[in-house]
Amino acid sequence: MKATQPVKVIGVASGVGAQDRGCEDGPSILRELEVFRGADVTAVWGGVLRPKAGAGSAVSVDAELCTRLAKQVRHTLDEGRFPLVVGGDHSCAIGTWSGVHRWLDGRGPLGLIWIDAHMDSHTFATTPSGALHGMPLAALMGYGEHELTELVEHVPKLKPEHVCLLGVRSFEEGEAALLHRLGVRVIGMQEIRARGLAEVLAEAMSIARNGTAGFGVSLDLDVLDPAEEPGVGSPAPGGLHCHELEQALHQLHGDPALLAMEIVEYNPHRDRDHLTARAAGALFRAVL
Ligand SMILES: NC(=[NH2+])NCCC[C@H](N)C(=O)O
Repeated sequence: MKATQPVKVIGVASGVGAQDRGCEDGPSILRELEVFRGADVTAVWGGVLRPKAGAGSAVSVDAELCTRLAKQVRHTLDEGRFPLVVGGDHSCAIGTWSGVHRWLDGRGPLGLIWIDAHMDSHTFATTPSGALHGMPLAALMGYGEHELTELVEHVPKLKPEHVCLLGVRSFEEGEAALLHRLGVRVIGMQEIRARGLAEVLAEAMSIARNGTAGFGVSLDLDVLDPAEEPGVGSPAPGGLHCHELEQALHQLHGDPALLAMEIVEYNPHRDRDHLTARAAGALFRAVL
């Protein structure tokens, strides 16, 4: 985003893709607490999207919701504003990045840094839970249900060589095998501890920028340590400290190649003293 670019927040009040649906109440609490208000950025809330009841299977409900989200994201970029998508469960990523891809309109590939405790790279052939928030990254690369892989445009939205995962520590065999087969770079917690967060984030940025027309950041709050930030639906012990991630994310500050950001999986019902809500705000401000 450019230094003076106005930010528009798009809420996605949905837990249809999660096992614990409490994250559907995330956007309203984050909005109420005004966590995205900062000294030099004014994040204006646009709409808050909700799933339509009775639209069929979870896949169909999610696909319809993500289609609306993609339109809003594209429209926001058309207006010259920076989209901050606030979940809701992580399956909204299919909508966010399909919208950015559509906006790019063939100007070049899209890069993505996926900051998450999980890989979210299952399909129905490998998922242990059936939950759609365990599948968005696979769908964006063209694997999974075609309602999701063919959202907005009938092409994969991401090429594996432009994707980097950061913070991974909880995954299953099937999704790990897919990422391995595709050659996607996965940076787990062990490697982060060995090399330092600043260095691995710099690597992730170079993967996401190399040969692309721009890139995005998809931030799942469960990458943080749940002992410190408990407000997420799929906690995985051994995560990042908020302040270290905040510091590292300063590398992205004012980067004109950064096209959009999403912050997902805030579950207010599991939070303590708004710790996780405030972390979401701090991480947003670090980037913008
Ligand atoms: N976005 C998330 N919180 N994903 C958690 C996924 C957990 C597990 N791998 C599953 O597929 O069920």
